[in-house]
Amino acid sequence: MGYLGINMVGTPATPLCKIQRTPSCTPGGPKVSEEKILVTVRMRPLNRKEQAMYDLIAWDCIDNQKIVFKNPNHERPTIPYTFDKVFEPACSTQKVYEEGAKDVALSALTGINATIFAYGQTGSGKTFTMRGISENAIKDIYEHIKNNQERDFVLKISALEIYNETVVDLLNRESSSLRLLDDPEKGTIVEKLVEEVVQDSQHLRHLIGICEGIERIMST
Ligand SMILES: Nc1ncnc2c1ncn2[C@@H]1O[C@H](COP(=O)(O)OP(=O)(O)OP(=O)(O)O)[C@@H](O)[C@H]1O
Repeated sequence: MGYLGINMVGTPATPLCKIQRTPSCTPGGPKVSEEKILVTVRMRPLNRKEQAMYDLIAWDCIDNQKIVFKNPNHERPTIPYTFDKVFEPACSTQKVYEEGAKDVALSALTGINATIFAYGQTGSGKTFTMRGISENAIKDIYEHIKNNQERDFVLKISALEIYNETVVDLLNRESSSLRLLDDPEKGTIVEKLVEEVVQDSQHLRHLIGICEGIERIMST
């Protein structure tokens, strides 16, 4: 299992936006009517190797909110799991972004602290999806900045990887493992984490590339 995420810290100028959540949510049922968390599932298509082995997709997408485990043995009843949105294997990353991440990404520009993260087992598609989401978010954020020239925006980036309980600064891999500290005002912080001021969209892509390169080197 792993996580891949983007945190965006907005200036605290406007009230928090709340995302409406569907009345029935996995697994607790209709407990929450309004939430700030949107949970979506993206199903990955079978890759060539899986197709060659005649693997089958184990989950059925009943509608755009429910998935159910295909149970050929009928040993247990099939229980549908409900999410805010389910994206089928054929769904494009563009659609996943538009319907599952765009509002959250752009909310950072109106003063809201926003986080988008992917969670799933190895090979489930976290990197694939998050790359597409980052690229779309960069385009939209810079489009917004272009259309709002009367305002000043300062973008900063920091990136870290937690692997085997070691915190690594992906923008400064020479540094030793970083410490997590509790700050009375900011909450949990990562000591000495590098924060780069971003000049433009190309610079941002370049910095993300550095982080990804380091990530690849570390996992080989
Ligand atoms: N929606 C998709 N459509 C087509 N190919 C996909 C999709 N999602 C993932 N893949 C492909 O599946 C493979 C595994 O995806 P990816 O590397 O994103 O997984 P991961 O969850 O980040 O894995 P790990 O945790 O091991 O880093 C890659 O070759 C990727 O291109």
